Amino acid sequence: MAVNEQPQTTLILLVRHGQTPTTGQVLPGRAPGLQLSEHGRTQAAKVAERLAVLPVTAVYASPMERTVETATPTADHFGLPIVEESGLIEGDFGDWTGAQLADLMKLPAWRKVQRRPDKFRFPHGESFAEIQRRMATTLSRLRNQHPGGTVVCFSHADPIRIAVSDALGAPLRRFQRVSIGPCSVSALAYSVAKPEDDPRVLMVNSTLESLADLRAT
Ligand SMILES: O=C(O)[C@H](O)COP(=O)(O)O
Repeated sequence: MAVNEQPQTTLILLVRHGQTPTTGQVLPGRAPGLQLSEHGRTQAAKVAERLAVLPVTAVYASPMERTVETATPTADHFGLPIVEESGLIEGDFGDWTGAQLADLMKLPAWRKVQRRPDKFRFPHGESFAEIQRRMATTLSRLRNQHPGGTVVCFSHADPIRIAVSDALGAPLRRFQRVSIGPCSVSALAYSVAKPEDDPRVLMVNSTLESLADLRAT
């Protein structure tokens, strides 16, 4: 590619935050104050190393401690600011915020989460359909703001699962078939010339060592 020539795709990388002390035990939602565990901080440093091979042009993060903390080594590496983006925030889990997963799994409502997430709203909180709409709106706006760019978005498990399954064309009802682990990378490529086109899914939940080939896809 010649110097100054714009890439034909806008690359959006969705990175989940690193591990926290309660990963897999608690549904933290938007409760404030949750930071990364030591292992999570190591994961954040490693993901920055992985991303270093790409020409990253912007770094966005959900405005929560665990996502901003995860984004920091990447933003520092590229000398870019972390732009806090509320569209990438974790779901509002309402009354379930901060609950132990083991307790939630005993509730009859938990079965509804598994069977019909497309119809589920967290008590006094957000629905998965709302998460789907705001992720779609946010990614579409970022894609339009950064044509040809390589944009890294640090977000959360469910918003990324939903955005990826949406990009794959799967119905919301099936989004839980996508797994998104701590500090995993998923990548969507959008055509610059055809803004009406759906993204191509280049990578899902990746823990590969090198991302160098993404631009060649
Ligand atoms: O933010 C998320 O991805 C989920 O809320 C889970 O967070 P946790 O890994 O801290 O449990």
